[in-house]
Amino acid sequence: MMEKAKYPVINQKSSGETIKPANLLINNHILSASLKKRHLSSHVQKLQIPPPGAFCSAPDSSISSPSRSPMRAFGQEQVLNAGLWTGKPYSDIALLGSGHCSSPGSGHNSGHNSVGGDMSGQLFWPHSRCSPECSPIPSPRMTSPGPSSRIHSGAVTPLHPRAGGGVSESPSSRPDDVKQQSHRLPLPPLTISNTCPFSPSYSTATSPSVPRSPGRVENPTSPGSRWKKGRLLGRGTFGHVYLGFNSESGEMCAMKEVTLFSDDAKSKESAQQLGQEIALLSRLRHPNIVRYYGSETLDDKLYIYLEYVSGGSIYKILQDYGQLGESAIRSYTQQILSGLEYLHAKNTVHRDIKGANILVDPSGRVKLADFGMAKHITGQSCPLSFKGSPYWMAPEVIKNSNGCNLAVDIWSLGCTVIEMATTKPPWSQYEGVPAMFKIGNSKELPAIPDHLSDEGKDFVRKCLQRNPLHRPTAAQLLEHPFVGNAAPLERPILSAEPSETKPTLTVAMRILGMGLARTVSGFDLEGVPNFQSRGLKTGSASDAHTPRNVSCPVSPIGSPLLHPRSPQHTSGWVSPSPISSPHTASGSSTPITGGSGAIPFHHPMPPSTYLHEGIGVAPRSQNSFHSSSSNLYQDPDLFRGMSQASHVFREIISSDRSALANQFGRPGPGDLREFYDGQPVLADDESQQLSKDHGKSNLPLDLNPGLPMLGRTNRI
Ligand SMILES: Nc1ncnc2c1ncn2[C@@H]1O[C@H](COP(=O)(O)OP(=O)(O)OP(=O)(O)O)[C@@H](O)[C@H]1O
Repeated sequence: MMEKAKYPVINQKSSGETIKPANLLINNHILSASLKKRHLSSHVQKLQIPPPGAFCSAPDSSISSPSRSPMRAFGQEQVLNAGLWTGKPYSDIALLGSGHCSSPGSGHNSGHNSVGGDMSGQLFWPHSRCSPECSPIPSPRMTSPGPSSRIHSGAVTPLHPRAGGGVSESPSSRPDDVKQQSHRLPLPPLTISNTCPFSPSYSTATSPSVPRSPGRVENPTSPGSRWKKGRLLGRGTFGHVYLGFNSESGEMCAMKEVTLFSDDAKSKESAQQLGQEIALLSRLRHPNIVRYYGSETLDDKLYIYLEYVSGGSIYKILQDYGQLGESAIRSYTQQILSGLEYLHAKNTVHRDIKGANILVDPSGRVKLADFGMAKHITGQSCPLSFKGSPYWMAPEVIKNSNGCNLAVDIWSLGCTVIEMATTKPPWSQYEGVPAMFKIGNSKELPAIPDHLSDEGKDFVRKCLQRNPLHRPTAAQLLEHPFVGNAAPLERPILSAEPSETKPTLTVAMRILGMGLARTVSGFDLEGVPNFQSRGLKTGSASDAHTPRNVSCPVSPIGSPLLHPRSPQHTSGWVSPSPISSPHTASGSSTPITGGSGAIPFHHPMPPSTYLHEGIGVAPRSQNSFHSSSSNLYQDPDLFRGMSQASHVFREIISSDRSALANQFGRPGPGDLREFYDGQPVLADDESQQLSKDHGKSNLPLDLNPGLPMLGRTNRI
């Protein structure tokens, strides 16, 4: 049963505007915004509100999805009210006119207001939040006997209608503790470096869907991985993210755990989006993009293994320490741009660039994360999907005009710079809907913090041009003095070992995510583009192997950033006092008091009311994480006997890839085909060429369970 969209009148006190959301334009469809079919307020002429279909795919039970996208979970009335309840800071929207209800986030849970399709989360800016990023064990529902105790996923996973109740899942359980599904996992094509305690299995040659686990490498017949689920790192739309530890190798990873339910339409949508994210991420190799290690299904759970970035998100950093200094902003921005340049060269738009989706490692390395909304663009623009986080959302997305251009990331980047400088995104003084008016319908530009340098202000202005055609590309922005003068990251470990070529990457390189494109043939083979597209840039991630950066010392206290004005001078350290650096002791979103970046905010309701924790508990989730796994892409036969949920996910992935492979031919070695977002992507030149062919590459995923399998083993 689907939610009926209701569009109540919303009094936006902060803006003084009374919104009568009605007849809202979404994907060129005029929608009746209320059951009474109120007419569109003059204030909301082009505001996009998801059509009923966008919401209506959500069953009437908001707890029925394993990955409760607010968009999918709520009718609009619920959505709007939910904002009052959740008090989420800023949220995501994934309002898809197509009804493709992929949603970016759970906002509250992930600590970054990811309220996919949820108008609520964007409505208010709370004073504080209970982010799991701030607390590893944040949920009162989590049964955690002690700090060293494993997290019981059942405790953090609200009940699914099918759930039978209590779940006892020991994340540290071994394979023999559980009902195993003895599916032999294929080995990744890798070379093991015996001198390295860390398997280089996630080198460029790694099969994208094989979790790197030295245990498995050493014992090919070992059923299942050796990852033990540790503490909760965060929560997102699709589930929970845990720290994973391999007690054999000592490696850590981030494990995204998602529960799949085959009989749930929303689960299929979730699976679809996750499949897209996996397929996309598996083909990305860049030091400023979080590395995908692999994925596997265990009964009705999907685990996605990602590079662990221990510093958390920029959002968390801002919450914990307050606004960033300009040198850090420059460095982070430069790195974000480097990742975006790489991504955009692949005609892929992230669509959810914001502080919460950018992770930082202890050395100041920035990693783009959360590619759940990323999309490959097959032409000048892709079909409109109303996705993103409203405060970071480009005007054209809100106005439904060329809404899926690479330039939307540039706008969001500008917003992120403001966020880094002030702890809040632009227009955060407005509640969600008025903020969207401001972004989409006014000609105003966000206030640019006074305390930014002229270069910084100019950079932001260039990003925040309303006409996307006027925005510079990521590559162009990398030439801007604001980031051109960014401090390079230090390279603390690189000098300890000689440079190695693929596949025996040094630990240091891997840890640092060094840009080895010019020295590691595998990177080139995998189609990593654009490292050569511009000259050496100071601190460019893609130039991370630049010798001048190699031997810089590590200072865990001082900033790893060099003085921006002395980009090539290794003595130009900026070592802020750890005492003086936090802008806010509490980590709450205290308004910035200086500069024009000061933005008040609302906190209408306690943030303790969570509406987005409706992650279902599967009765079978008692099965240990260490039960044998199935590699999603290696061999569809591996899914035999697995849960229906896994089957559905497999089908989605396989169908997608098979269809693509059928159309474009199966990729062979060195054939840089990529499959994601329902579209095949040929890396680099091929991609560019292919992108001209709209017809061929516009292959949306078909979630119809009856979609025939095309009988291919879809290996990427
Ligand atoms: N690779 C990682 N390393 C460390 N922490 C991570 C990593 N990936 C995710 N996290 C933590 O988990 C949280 C949720 O992860 P993520 O945002 O990827 O989930 P999601 O379901 O995709 O989120 P969203 O709701 O935005 O779509 C993040 O906010 C972050 O705190």
